[in-house]
Amino acid sequence: MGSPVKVILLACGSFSPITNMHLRMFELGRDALNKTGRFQVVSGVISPVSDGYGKKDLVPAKHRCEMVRAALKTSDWVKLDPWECTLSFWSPTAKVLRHYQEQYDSHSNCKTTPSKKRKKLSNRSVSDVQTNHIPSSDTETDQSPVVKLLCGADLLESFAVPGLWAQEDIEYIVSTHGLVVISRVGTDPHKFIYDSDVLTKYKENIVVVTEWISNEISSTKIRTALRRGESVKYLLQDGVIDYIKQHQLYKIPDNTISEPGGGH
Ligand SMILES: Nc1ncnc2c1ncn2[C@@H]1O[C@H](COP(=O)(O)OP(=O)(O)OP(=O)(O)O)[C@@H](O)[C@H]1O
Ligand SMILES: O=C(O)c1ccc[n+]([C@@H]2O[C@H](COP(=O)([O-])O)[C@@H](O)[C@H]2O)c1
Repeated sequence: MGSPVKVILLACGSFSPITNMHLRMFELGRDALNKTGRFQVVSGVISPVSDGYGKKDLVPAKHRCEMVRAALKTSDWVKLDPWECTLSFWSPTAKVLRHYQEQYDSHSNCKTTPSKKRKKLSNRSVSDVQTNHIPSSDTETDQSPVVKLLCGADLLESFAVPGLWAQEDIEYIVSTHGLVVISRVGTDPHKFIYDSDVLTKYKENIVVVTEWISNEISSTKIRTALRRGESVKYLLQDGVIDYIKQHQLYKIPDNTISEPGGGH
């Protein structure tokens, strides 16, 4: 077998706030890829979504980035990249992946043919890319890392939500980058892949990791607990809890609390 393909794991999401499960995703993803012997994870990147995504309870990017920074104090290989969330508009994940791939390709000193080939591919418009495969490990020696999307199985299953993802973006993501999917309670990623023609076509580029110590830490549940004044210790990093307290995030704004006699 040739040298393992270098991989950067990229997680996209709201991170409102970043939880311990987001951090654990990286550990699970790195272990699983490295154990295949085909890949070597060299770093992890968290890319919080732009405020332009407009999702409910998305606190401003400035706060989400600071919380990610606080959480990553305990990690020596995962980093925040604020590029996506400093944009004023939302960018589809395919474009985000392509942006990071171009960054790593251009920073790479190596000028091997496969790297040039991928650069050419990533210069095409997302919708032009139909059948690009990640080069096999035999040709990957000294190549710049491949950016793979690290996500929970709920994000994978959101591919089937009508009108949410462009079909050409799904094909681009899975064919050119690849996915590392962490199982999540209530999801069935293997069946989801089987049911999808495009995911089945590129299933070699999808690594499904089963989280046997299943838990349902979600940012939604954390926000609910915070709103109700309940403890979130051991679900978030202490530095993240301190930041939330200091900036009074995820509280019901005073003016939405009903006054006696009605009103809002
Ligand atoms: N408990 C979990 N198990 C597996 N994957 C998770 C878990 N929590 C979050 N993720 C994954 O982390 C990534 C970023 O997630 P995101 O910031 O949207 O968190 P979330 O908890 O799903 O958020 P929200 O509850 O606000 O929708 C997504 O790919 C999501 O699937
Ligand atoms: O690229 C797309 O078409 C697309 C459609 C829906 C969601 N996403 C991304 O998926 C992530 C989902 O985050 P969340 O918090 O809504 O679960 C976030 O980074 C979005 O930009 C991306």
